Amino acid sequence: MSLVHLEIARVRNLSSVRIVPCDRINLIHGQNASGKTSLLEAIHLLSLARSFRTHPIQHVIQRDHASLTVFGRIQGRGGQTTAVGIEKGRDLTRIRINGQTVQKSSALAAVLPVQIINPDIHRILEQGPRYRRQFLDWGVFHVEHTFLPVWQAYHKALRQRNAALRAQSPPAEIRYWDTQLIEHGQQLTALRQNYVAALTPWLTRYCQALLGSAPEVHYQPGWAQDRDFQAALEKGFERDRQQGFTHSGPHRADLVLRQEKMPVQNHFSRGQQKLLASAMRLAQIAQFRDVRDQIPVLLVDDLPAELDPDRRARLLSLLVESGAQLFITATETGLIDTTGCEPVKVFHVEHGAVQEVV
Ligand SMILES: Nc1ncnc2c1ncn2[C@@H]1O[C@H](COP(=O)(O)OP(=O)(O)OP(=O)(O)O)[C@@H](O)[C@H]1O
Repeated sequence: MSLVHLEIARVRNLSSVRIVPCDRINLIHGQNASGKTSLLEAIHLLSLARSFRTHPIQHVIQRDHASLTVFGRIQGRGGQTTAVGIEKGRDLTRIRINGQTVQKSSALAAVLPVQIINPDIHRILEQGPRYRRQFLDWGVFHVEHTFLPVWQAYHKALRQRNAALRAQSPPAEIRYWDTQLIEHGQQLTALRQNYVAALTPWLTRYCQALLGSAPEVHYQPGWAQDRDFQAALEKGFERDRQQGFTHSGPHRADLVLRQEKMPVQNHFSRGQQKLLASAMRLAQIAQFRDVRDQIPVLLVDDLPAELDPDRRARLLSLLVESGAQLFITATETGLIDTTGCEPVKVFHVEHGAVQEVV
């Protein structure tokens, strides 16, 4: 799928932008602080109703304004288009799809799946398991329609159990929530494990191409491997009661990547981490394409950062080969060689104004 029309209002320094991207490669260039990342941020908002940079939306809304808006037209397989729009303010999220107001932001993600590779991408590896769970859950959400209700039911049961633990409720009341936690937790675990199994061959292929070798991939379900979830909850019951929260479960799961028996984050350079994390994104896109017969939009912020010319070229050729509609930013177009990668559109950004270069 591709974004064939984009309008942005009041997103950081982008006061009013209207562009018609092409369905393959869109190069966005401009000096530092011109507004390139803000343009990608606006597309991300249209998909996930949140920024990839900062959590409080007030930082993203243009100073002295109360809300921002992003509107897009998405073309799917077969040429049909969907109009999506989002308005966000401090206490406001208004989403419209084909003229209808929708309540849930997950509806946006279903219409416009977006992936991002940016200079922070090494966080997937370097920082806590939360980032790797988010990575997995993006993929499972898009390829397995049962995922969202299961995820929501699990987290509801978890919230109730944690509230009962904090309130020092009687054990029988806490155990009441265990039944639901176990049922939905096992379903969530199975969905994620199946997803990791499907993703791993793609990840191996992209790691080989970008790094020359592939890490071992292992899904850690969020409790000790020598027992099942029920036994883990039972074993941790007293500790959970003492500390007022649930220590075991899919909310503590992790995706462990090891090379030569060591977690990759312990010995990979920044550039290697960027390549590995990019391989993870490319694997997700390939697996998505396999299952859905569609391709997400891929945002690549500051492609050249951390990469030498050879690795930059290798990554670019895999990004192009993925078939995704690409939005790639760089300070100079000369850093990105798109020879032979037609069609390409180039946009120049200056002080928040975006012009197509013809
Ligand atoms: N809420 C806001 N309102 C207005 N302007 C903002 C706001 N937040 C950030 N800015 C400004 O928006 C400009 C664009 O920032 P952006 O990060 O998009 O630039 P960029 O082109 O990606 O730069 P770089 O190449 O340095 O990464 C910056 O000058 C920044 O100070």
